[in-house]
Amino acid sequence: MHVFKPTAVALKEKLELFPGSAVSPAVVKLTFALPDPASSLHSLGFDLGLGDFVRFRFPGTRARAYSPTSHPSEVGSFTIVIRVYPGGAVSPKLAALNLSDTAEVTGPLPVPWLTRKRYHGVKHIAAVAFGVGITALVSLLRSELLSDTTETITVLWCLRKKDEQAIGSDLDDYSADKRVMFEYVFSRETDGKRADAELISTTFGHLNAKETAVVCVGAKASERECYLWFTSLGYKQRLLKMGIRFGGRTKSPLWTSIPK
Ligand SMILES: Cc1cc2nc3c(=O)[nH]c(=O)nc-3n(C[C@H](O)[C@H](O)[C@H](O)COP(=O)(O)OP(=O)(O)OC[C@H]3O[C@@H](n4cnc5c(N)ncnc54)[C@H](O)[C@@H]3O)c2cc1C
Repeated sequence: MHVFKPTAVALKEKLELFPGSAVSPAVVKLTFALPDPASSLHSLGFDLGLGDFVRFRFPGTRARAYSPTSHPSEVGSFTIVIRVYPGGAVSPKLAALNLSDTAEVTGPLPVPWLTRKRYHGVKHIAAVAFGVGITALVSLLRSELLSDTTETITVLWCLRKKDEQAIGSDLDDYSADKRVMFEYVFSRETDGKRADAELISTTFGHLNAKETAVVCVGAKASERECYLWFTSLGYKQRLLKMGIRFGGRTKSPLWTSIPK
């Protein structure tokens, strides 16, 4: 893979994490070989702890963004987890790839001179993931757990049905880490609940808003609405903010944890 240049990468492994159901499309995990087997996303300049992502396209399609879930130091390959939207331009094509087939990828994005800035010094992280948006949290949580200022991370994962938890079956397991607490809400179960300001208040009410940074990941509209709920409850700090780079790019705890 060449930094910023469209590069063909070959599919190396494919695993179905969720077969799909009447209410939710399937989710697959795809691992691609990097053209230089000695390279890694880290060596290519991806700071996944700042939310850097890749963009895939096929001939005639638009490019779509995906958040790698593999560790950035993994040598020779990287992994994405995708929801396969029937009728979608890119996700069905990615899911239909056979081993050794190629797809065109670019990255790292956002470009480093339009970087995301990490909020420093907070003690607690309040995170909300909608559906497959959990992929964007994988590297962020990995990174924040390496920060010596992070005391707790509370995650609310919003799904339609309980069986969708299988999406997370191959992602990092935080069950042994006392700093991390996961809560779930299922909108299409019989007692179905949706995320709203009240649920946000209940789930994150134990945190001091002044010491907490917030991150919401999912479809744009859900993210926007969720940040508004947090703001109305007095949470002002976002974990990551877009900004223009002045001087050196501040690296994430995940980046600095990887030996040179
Ligand atoms: C920074 C970033 C990181 C992302 N990371 C991931 C990731 O790791 N894994 C992943 O699966 N996706 C991720 N996405 C979303 C991804 O970029 C595409 O939007 C998604 O794969 C749909 O693209 P498509 O071309 O298949 O469908 P499109 O052609 O864009 O859409 C076709 C139809 O699919 C349906 N659809 C599309 N998106 C959604 C949605 N979010 N919710 C409900 N229905 C929808 C709609 O009916 C839509 O009309 C990320 C997006 C961003 C911005």
